Amino acid sequence: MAEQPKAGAGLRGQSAGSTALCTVGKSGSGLTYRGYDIHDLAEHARFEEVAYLLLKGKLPNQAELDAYVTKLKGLRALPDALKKVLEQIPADAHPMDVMRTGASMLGNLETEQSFDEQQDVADRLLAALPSIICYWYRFTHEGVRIDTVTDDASVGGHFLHLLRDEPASELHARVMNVSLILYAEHEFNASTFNARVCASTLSDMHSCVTGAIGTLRGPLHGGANEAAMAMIENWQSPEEAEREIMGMLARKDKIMGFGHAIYRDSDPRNDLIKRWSRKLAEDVGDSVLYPVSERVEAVMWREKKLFCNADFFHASAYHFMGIPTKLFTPIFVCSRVTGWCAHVFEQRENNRIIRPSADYIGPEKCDWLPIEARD
Ligand SMILES: CC(=O)SCCNC(=O)CCNC(=O)[C@H](O)C(C)(C)COP(=O)(O)OP(=O)(O)OC[C@H]1O[C@@H](n2cnc3c(N)ncnc32)[C@H](O)[C@@H]1OP(=O)(O)O
Ligand SMILES: O=C([O-])CC(=O)C(=O)O
Repeated sequence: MAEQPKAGAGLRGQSAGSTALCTVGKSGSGLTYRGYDIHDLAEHARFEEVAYLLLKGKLPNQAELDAYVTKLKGLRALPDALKKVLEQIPADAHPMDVMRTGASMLGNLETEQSFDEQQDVADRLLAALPSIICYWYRFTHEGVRIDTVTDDASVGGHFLHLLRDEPASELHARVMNVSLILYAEHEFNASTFNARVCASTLSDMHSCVTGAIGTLRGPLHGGANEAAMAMIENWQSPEEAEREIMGMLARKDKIMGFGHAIYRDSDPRNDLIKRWSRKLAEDVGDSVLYPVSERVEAVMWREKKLFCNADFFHASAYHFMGIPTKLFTPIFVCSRVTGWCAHVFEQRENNRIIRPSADYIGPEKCDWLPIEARD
């Protein structure tokens, strides 16, 4: 079979629609959400403000933010039927599969009846997804049925509170806030594009989000933070890390957490999360994982001019906060659901079914063979 030409493969470099939500790599290596620079958002914003910006179209004023936080807090409880389903999922299931099932089951119980409900459906998903993953995790790993309603003002604080059964420290809540902001939106990445394709058929929000979760799960996309952790935790020193990375490069292995489909020189989210990873390393007195991560970064740049994407230093940052590796990508979901839903709104606003063409590379016309005549 003829080989696909690489240049256009994966729709790379082709515009597949328009968006007012995000620019990726447009000004230097920049990233903006509705015109706001990611550095400003990570420094000054609360994640809930960013969620409001993406979903409602503007930054909230104080009264709007307060009302939004109160609304989200009121949407954290899970229906009994959903809890029952979560309790059936085995402890060794992948938590991204739990997220996928959770979003889908919520769609059965609280079906979006009309697009007029889309804002409420998005807010409900944003509030409920941390509850879904933590309810399943604590039930299957610790045998407890947790109350998923907390008084934490932030989504990140709420997640950590449910996971550990105690309120998060100020440092951890701050890092979660930054992390959720960094992961919230990224233009036509694979999972968002999946959500938009689904939306373009005029399907419901839960279907769009469920498909997006499945797409984010893969190690070439959101799953890279877990894969990066699985790699770096094997190494006890920067020297060992360098030796191993050199071997992996020689074998042409993919190094998870490096490279990007759009950015060419750097991912602007990396410096931001790396700074917090360093702070957390100091906080826990780490002298292995952070230096190992930095050495991997240096070697990858020296050898291949490949840079860390958003996922690489998220691995050590989450690890230093004591978050189990298999919950890394579900946290990404708890954030990216804002971007996904905002893209679904945008797609619905100006819709045409997404249906590209394909270059046929199969056989020419074949003559029909009766079954007895086939090899
Ligand atoms: C939040 C996110 O989703 S960020 C992305 C998370 N994913 C990862 O970290 C997985 C590792 N990275 C990758 O697989 C890729 O860099 C992707 C999927 C992110 C982007 O893929 P592409 O757009 O196809 O990459 P690109 O065209 O820049 O690749 C150029 C070359 O660099 C190589 N390359 C790219 N990334 C890596 C990597 N992480 N390790 C080793 N080699 C790499 C490619 O194999 C390719 O080599 P080739 O031309 O010999 O085939
Ligand atoms: O944009 C992409 O291709 C992947 C990415 O970084 C993201 O979704 O955050």
